Amino acid sequence: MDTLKFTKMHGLGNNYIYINMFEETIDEADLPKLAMAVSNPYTGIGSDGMILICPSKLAPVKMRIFNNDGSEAKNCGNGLRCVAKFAYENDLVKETEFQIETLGGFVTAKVTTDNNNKVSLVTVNMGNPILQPQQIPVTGFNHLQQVVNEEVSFDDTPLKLTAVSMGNPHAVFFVDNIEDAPLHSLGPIIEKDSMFPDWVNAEFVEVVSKNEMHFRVWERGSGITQACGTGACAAAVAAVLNEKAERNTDITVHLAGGDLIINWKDNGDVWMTGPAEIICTGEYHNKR
Ligand SMILES: N[C@@H](CCC[C@H](N)C(=O)O)C(=O)O
Repeated sequence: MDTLKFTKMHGLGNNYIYINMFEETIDEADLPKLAMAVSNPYTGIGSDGMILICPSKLAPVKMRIFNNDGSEAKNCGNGLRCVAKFAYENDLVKETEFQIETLGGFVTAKVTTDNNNKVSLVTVNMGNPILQPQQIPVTGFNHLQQVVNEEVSFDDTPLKLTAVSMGNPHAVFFVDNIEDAPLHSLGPIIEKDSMFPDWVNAEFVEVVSKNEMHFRVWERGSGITQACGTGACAAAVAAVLNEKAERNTDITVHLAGGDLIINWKDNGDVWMTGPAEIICTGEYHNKR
């Protein structure tokens, strides 16, 4: 048995076990099993997954994200804000604006600090959304440039799909009332539908006005979570594509765990602003 130092952090309730890979060593082959083990609420620490804060050759820090089923994703919005806070407060970076490498590319994070030099808010330039169906990926729409408000059906329930990738795939559905969204019943069915070869994060969105929306998510590999940063970005992009919101405008997204501000700029970049919090630190006793 060996021990691993960890920090449990959350962004609006979307919580992960963070491991500082500047100090720890874990065999690559053990990572999926370890993510499942630490995430287990009964025999582990309990979380939506595991995030590694790694050295990078091209940026001060690199993020790797594993869902609680052990699958690895290319991006995580709430994770990026927590990684930025961790990196700044643990002197992995000196500046308040720096790059983070992800499997989906590089993003820029800007931290806002309080009087004690602790990070209170993080803004991340999440880059351009990917809208081509083959690149998301979503099948059955190769004749289209974008999948916007397309009729689909899951378990005989008709829905209108807008598909967006923020490095990871999202299926966005607009509903009249967020309380009635079929999150529990259709979330797991949409996630693994054959239309999505890499599976998908499923999001239901109620638009309140051009700059406010309610949002609920069934995450690929983790199920229902309190928040999904990349999902909130995808929802804002989907709202603009459906003419329910506008570019270059702050959109407040109300997630189950709190609010994010998303802005899809005219130059194509999507900006996300929100909090990042430390829950606890400790040592995990790793049984191989
Ligand atoms: N919670 C995240 C996204 C985590 C990865 C996702 N479940 C996937 O598999 O794509 C976020 O805040 O973006």
